[in-house]
Amino acid sequence: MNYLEQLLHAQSPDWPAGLPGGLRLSVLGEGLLAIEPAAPVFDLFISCGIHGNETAPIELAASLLQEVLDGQLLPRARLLFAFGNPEAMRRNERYLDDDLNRLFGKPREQTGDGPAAQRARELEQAACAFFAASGSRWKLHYDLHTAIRGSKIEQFAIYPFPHEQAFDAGEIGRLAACGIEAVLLQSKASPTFSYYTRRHCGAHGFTLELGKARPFGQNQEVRLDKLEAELRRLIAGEQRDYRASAAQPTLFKVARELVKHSDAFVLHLDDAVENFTELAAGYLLAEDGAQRFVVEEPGARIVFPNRKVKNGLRAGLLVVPTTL
Ligand SMILES: O=C(O)CCC(=O)N[C@@H](CCC(=O)O)C(=O)O
Ligand SMILES: [Zn+2]
Repeated sequence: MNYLEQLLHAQSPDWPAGLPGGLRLSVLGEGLLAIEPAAPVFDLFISCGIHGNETAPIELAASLLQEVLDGQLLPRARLLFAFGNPEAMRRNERYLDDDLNRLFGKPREQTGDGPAAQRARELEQAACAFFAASGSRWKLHYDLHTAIRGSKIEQFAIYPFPHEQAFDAGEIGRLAACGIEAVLLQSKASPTFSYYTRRHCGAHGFTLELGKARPFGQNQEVRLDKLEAELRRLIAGEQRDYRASAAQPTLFKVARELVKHSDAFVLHLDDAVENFTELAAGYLLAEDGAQRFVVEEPGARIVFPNRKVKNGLRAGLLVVPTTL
């Protein structure tokens, strides 16, 4: 059985007796492992399965990891792999007790101490320890996801709010090289893993949305060839400069977040409406008791509309075209 099969069967993995070229393997927890060459050129963190039913990127990350473990892919970058929520992966569920990607960077008083909160803390600590040991080297984190709905733009990324720093054109160009067609520039802090590693670990953290979520083995329509090629280059220690690259994604900025405040929340969108559908100014998008959420921004598009989130959480993003 390969590593992913063992993880999905909750079996202790059979680790290779030794890795080639002086590589060091450290198992930091379930679904959490670091692979370190003796003289790394930079530090790369690939996470997936933060939502257990988002399987295409889990399959990709697992196959790259397997090649490293089998000695077929020799890393020159220091690597951390995280399979975020193994139990949710086993059950093909987005999450179990709580949405992991709403718990990062939050105090215990807000998250409680359930399994998801504990896992978020374990992932935070692993990421911070990994990046703390990388000193001044370049640090990259791709948190790989797929979306609940279909999308007018199939592959896109979320660039977490960088606070006092500028959005990095080279990293946006790298995302284009990965096949990412659009980048959403966040305008405020988020409780997500990519925001966390950016804010607290000094990494270039991004969330990548790679297509529609489907069960394991049913991802033939998810095209990951460009992402895979760039990840292979990165694992091998090649840091390309994409600042002047001709291929650039379309940029959007997050104009407003739609938040579900109560059980009275009503979303006025059919389940078939795809991400990036344009909504006319004046459109009544949602009602929450006496509160009305009306689209005001010209050219606004809706991303991640979800009536089923818990109260207090994001039920959609309203994005508008922008430039750097
Ligand atoms: O399709 C959806 O509604 C959600 C897909 C997903 O899991 N997206 C991430 C985005 C994280 C971010 O904003 O950086 C999420 O909602 O956690
Ligand atoms: Zn997700």
